[in-house]
Amino acid sequence: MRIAGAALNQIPIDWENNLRNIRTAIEQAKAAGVELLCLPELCLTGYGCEDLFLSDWMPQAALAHLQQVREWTHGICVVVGLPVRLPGRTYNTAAVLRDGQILGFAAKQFLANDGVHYETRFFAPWVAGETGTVSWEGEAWPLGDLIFEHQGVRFGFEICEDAWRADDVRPACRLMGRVDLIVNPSASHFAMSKTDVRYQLVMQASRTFNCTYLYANLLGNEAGRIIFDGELLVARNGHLLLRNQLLSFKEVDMEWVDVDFTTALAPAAEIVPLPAPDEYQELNQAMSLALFDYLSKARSRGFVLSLSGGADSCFCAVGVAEMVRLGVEELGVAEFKRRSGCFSELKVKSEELKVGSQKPDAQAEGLAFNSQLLTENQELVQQLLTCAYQGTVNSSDDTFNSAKELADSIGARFHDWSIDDEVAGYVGKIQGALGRDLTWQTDDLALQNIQSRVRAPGIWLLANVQNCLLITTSNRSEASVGYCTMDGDTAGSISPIAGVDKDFVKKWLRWAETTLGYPALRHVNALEPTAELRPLADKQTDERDLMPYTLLNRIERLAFYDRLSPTQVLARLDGEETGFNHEQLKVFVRRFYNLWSRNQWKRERYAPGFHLDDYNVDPRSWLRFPILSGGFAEELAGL
Ligand SMILES: Nc1ncnc2c1ncn2[C@@H]1O[C@H](COP(=O)(O)OP(=O)(O)OC[C@H]2O[C@@H]([n+]3cccc(C(=O)O)c3)[C@H](O)[C@@H]2O)[C@@H](O)[C@H]1O
Ligand SMILES: Nc1ncnc2c1ncn2[C@@H]1O[C@H](COP(=O)(O)OP(=O)(O)OP(=O)(O)O)[C@@H](O)[C@H]1O
Ligand SMILES: NC(=O)CC[C@H](N)C(=O)O
Repeated sequence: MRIAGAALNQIPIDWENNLRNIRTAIEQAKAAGVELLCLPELCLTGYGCEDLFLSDWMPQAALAHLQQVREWTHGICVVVGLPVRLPGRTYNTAAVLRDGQILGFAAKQFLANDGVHYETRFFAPWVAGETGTVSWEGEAWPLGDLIFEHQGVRFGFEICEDAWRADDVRPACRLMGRVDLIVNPSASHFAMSKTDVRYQLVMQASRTFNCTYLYANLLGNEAGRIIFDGELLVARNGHLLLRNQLLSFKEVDMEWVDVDFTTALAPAAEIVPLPAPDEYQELNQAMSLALFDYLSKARSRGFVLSLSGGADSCFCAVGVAEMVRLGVEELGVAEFKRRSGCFSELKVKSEELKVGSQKPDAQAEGLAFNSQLLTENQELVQQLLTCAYQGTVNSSDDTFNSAKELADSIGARFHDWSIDDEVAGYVGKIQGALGRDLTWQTDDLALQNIQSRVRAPGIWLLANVQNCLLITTSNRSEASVGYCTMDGDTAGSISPIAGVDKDFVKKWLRWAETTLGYPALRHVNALEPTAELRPLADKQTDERDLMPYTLLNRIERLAFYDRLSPTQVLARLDGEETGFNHEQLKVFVRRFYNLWSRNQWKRERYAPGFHLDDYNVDPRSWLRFPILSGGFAEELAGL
């Protein structure tokens, strides 16, 4: 039998988009002679519909829209994910359709409720072994723990999380011997290296449960934060039959394979491992796709970025350039432009299309010019990314050069202005109101923050004028300790690297300079991270203000990924090669927890960020913590 999976790039309650992709997948499958096609979990509505799953109308609308799919299924068996609501309870189901008929709805038994998933809020788990009925306009179909048959092949279901449970409880253990094929429609979030876990899961399941296993994941940045990699896997008795290219820019990725269910296949002696995932590469692809989808789904015109020439903002600039490179590589220029939705009416004046050649020390405001010819990709970046360096007396030539050279090299529009007048204006007003001078000795943090805040209105204005998303550059390490100015450098509508730690950011930039070929990154790769908010003579660096980033990351992981207490964290660090003694570590642990607790309110106010690593500190996706708390006072005193 020719079986297939299709990864679909869906949008919550965008019926038109979702049905179009479903139809395209079915048509492609039929054209390829596919007999059974699996589409991803909840692909009809989108996985990220949140509390809409609790309404009566939305699951009802899903069932109504499913009726349209029926007519496309003549000559093929298709699995479509959608919510089904019985009085007061919503179930996460996979409908099986064939020849214009609905054969039934398999229901998810184990709900995903960790990390970025909150399914128990929306869905009720289905009880193994039970069945019910779905009724609609005079028709009725079976629902629940069901086995289906197509052309003599018997198949049952695991819906995503069902497969992530122990072998002796998951649905597969009861399907063993009763089915030839297990179908798994999934909505499994991307995280670096996770494909390896998923691959093992599918391969092992096919061997342990003596079956063929067909797995199809969602694709793209569906609803803002979570990214799906569109993984398709088919395995039989521990042998890999199909695995696709992940993180595609396509709206539909349908892949098929032939399985001879009539002949037995001996179980694989061992599961052949995948090559180790390249996390730098994975992150690059995931962020590119996430930015592209966010841009088009938010119906925006491009991005605006306050480019300091430091690590975080340079990462974001390269991220947009890579979005263009990878998108064009896969889709071609015309399709990239069409899908982005950014190129229809906007005609940028030819004058504006030139990029700058200002001298490094020039402080004049406005757009600069450069006579260099741009490549096709640079021209696209030019329309999609506008950067501005907003210097003060505390800014260095090093960061200016870094920002300018990077912006020019990728083709971004680059502006440069000083914010000293605005800072002086605010400081003067407050000095007048208070009747005293503000000084670095008495008002250090306030004088730092005003600079950061004064950068926000101008860059927001530029974003508004151009109908663009304002990128904010916060990273996870900064978010953990609140090392940022609220309404200053946190201002923005999208926060691409908020889920990535600063150490990784620095390593990724070194990789990008050489492997991706961004020589302009040599400047930033030679710089120590600095906020440049204090007078230059002070030689401010992040790590002097805080602690070494590697240590900060380690404490953060132990405290909130491994969920250890402050005492346990300190004990762990004592046993590791940190280069610090017990008393020094105690100071850093205390500092971390103090800053962590004090700054929860800031984490609540970050712009939406992407989930890219195995955890993040965003209270709206991975990690919840009280805004007001005892701040570990007793635990830290006891260290
Ligand atoms: N629970 C709570 N709920 C709501 N608000 C709360 C609060 N606790 C304190 N606050 C308020 O928070 C305010 C202080 O927060 P905020 O004004 O953001 O500033 P704050 O956290 O005091 O200082 C910002 C820190 O970030 C660093 N920074 C800033 C900008 C850029 C960079 C860089 O790396 O480039 C680094 C800077 O060096 C400094 O250490 C106070 O007004 C306080 O009243
Ligand atoms: N001179 C500047 N011009 C434009 N934007 C700036 C400037 N200084 C700071 N910013 C903005 O504030 C953000 C926060 O600064 P931060 O120092 O945390 O990041 P970075 O400068 O990109 O990297 P690093 O911390 O490694 O120097 C920057 O990413 C940038 O968006
Ligand atoms: N949608 C789901 O059930 C996803 C949960 C599963 N643990 C995963 O991360 O892939």
